Amino acid sequence: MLLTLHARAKINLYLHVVGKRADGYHLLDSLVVFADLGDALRIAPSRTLTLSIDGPFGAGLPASDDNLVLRAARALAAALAAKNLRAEGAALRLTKRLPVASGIGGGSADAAAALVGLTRLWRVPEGAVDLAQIGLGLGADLPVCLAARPSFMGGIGEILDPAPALPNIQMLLVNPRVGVSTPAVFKARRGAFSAPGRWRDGLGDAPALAARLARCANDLEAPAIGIEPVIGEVLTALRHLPGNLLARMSGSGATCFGLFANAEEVREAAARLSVEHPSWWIASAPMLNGPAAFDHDAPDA
Ligand SMILES: C[C@@](CO)(OP(=O)(O)O)[C@H](O)COP(=O)(O)OP(=O)(O)OC[C@H]1O[C@@H](n2ccc(N)nc2=O)[C@H](O)[C@@H]1O
Ligand SMILES: Nc1ncnc2c1ncn2[C@@H]1O[C@H](COP(=O)(O)OP(=O)(O)O)[C@@H](O)[C@H]1O
Repeated sequence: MLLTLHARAKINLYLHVVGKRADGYHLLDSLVVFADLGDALRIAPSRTLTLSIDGPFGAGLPASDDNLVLRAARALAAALAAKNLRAEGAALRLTKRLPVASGIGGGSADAAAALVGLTRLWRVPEGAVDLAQIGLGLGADLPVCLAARPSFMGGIGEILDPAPALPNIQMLLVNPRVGVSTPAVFKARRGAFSAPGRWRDGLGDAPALAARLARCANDLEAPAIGIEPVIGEVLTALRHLPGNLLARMSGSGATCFGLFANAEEVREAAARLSVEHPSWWIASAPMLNGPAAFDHDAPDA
């Protein structure tokens, strides 16, 4: 059996830091969605566990033991062993298309894809292990990447509520090719905690979503700009593009997103920005306003 799974970019449409736990982790309120682009994880049977990496951002990411894909595989194997269930090996191949350490959860999405794919390859009985629990041990973004659908995220990332209906909308993702450390950004945050920004009703169209999001913020934007001022330049450039409805940073940065009402506008915006800033990573994709399937039901061999 050969499986191919999508590990899609996670976008925090807004992110409020609403408190802090005694262990230093921050309590968040965030609307998380997925863009229809991301990494690919191929999984083939093998006696041993191996990982190889290719793709445009593959060179910057070692296939070492601390890679989240291998950590996820080992965490799943350990959870199975604790239940006297056997884990076999697997040959994993990651095609890295998302910039690393960039606020769009690439590593978390890869790890989620590994957990989902390996439970299938190893024929783990339904409900035998709690993937969200295993995932949370690997990172606060893992549970939402496993849920893979638009969600309000609470706690440190483990409390998920389905988002109300969201409209069709196009996203332009821009990274100035700087990596930002998540702990450093949280540490640099100053000031009072925010109130939650979530709402209940569905939003009918792209301008309505942008207007609703404009009443929220990403509380990590200012500290991230303090660390990497180029993020401020990215936001200004996005805001000047014709048709841009909203520009904001995702997660702890440095990737920012612009929202656009239709595919033609976002294509033109991407083309214009690539001319103005040829060194930036620029990608456009529709936001997925429903489940973002890993496609693991469709083995391709
Ligand atoms: C900020 C967010 C928003 O979705 O996204 P990214 O910027 O990573 O994409 C996430 O909360 C990041 O999740 P993740 O990248 O999995 O973080 P983890 O590995 O669990 O934590 C890295 C470090 O970030 C800080 N951290 C993380 C999550 C959280 N709720 N509070 C924190 O204070 C802690 O210092 C922690 O040691
Ligand atoms: N498969 C992976 N893809 C991306 N980053 C990984 C992976 N495995 C480990 N990492 C490490 O995890 C950290 C977070 O990466 P990533 O998930 O891409 O960013 P973010 O948490 O900012 O959204 C980085 O420091 C990176 O080196």
